[in-house]
Amino acid sequence: MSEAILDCKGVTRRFGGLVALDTLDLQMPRGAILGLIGPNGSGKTTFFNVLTGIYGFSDGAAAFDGRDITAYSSQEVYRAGIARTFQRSRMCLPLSVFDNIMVGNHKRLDHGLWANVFARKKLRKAFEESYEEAHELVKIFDPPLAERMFEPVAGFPMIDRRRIEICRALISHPKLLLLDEPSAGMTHEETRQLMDDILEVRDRIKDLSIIIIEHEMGVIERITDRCIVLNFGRKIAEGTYQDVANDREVQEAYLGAE
Ligand SMILES: Nc1ncnc2c1ncn2[C@@H]1O[C@H](COP(=O)(O)OP(=O)(O)OP(=O)(O)O)[C@@H](O)[C@H]1O
Repeated sequence: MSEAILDCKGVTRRFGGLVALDTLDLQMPRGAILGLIGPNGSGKTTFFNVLTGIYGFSDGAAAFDGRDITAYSSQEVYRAGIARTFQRSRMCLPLSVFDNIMVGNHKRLDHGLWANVFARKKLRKAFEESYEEAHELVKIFDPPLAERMFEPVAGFPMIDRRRIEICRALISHPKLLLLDEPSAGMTHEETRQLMDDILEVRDRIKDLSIIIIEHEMGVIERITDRCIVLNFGRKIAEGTYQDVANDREVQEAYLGAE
């Protein structure tokens, strides 16, 4: 791990009188897996939405890979190298695995009229390369799934849909991957398998940094290097899983201790 890939200072988001995210400082080393945890409504998804340009910053700033991204739109954030998944699965179910992954690849395909009408050979080559890449990505997760690239996503179980969503994010070659509760809607065993996959992805893709929002503490303990705990939009603890799990304020806020 080397210098910070992400450096957030005082990030705040208000919705009317509600402070959903309150002066959050967050520094993340390149190549790390950071867990973002906290009770329901503590501001975790709001942080992802602010960072990815869905909501503006009410206050504070974020630097990503040395660039100030505070005022970036979602498209600019994506182009800068941050990709995400969503808490609720967002797949186009009638479309194939490959088509769903290609939705995440638009910054690397030429959508211009010239390319589509006249430069067909070049376009075909770009598609073939994209197919190879998508196929290799899916193979990291599950080799049998990679042999079903042209089947509609509707026929696959939740774990495969999650895998496809993560591949859709990874196809754009992000430097930072944001995972919003990837275990949602899955069984314990599926969650364990998906976490194996995520660790495999981190080993294979050099310097990929990951922030994961997760309610399953077993997942956080197993895959994160560090954690940040939010409560009512404020950071109440930061450290390794063991550090934060032993923190009195965290136990009271999150784990329900007296
Ligand atoms: N667009 C919005 N308009 C108004 N309030 C919002 C909006 N988005 C989020 N909030 C509020 O901000 C607070 C933080 O919500 P957020 O979704 O970030 O929490 P969370 O920690 O991700 O929760 P969960 O674990 O349940 O997903 C909540 O009180 C929520 O109701």
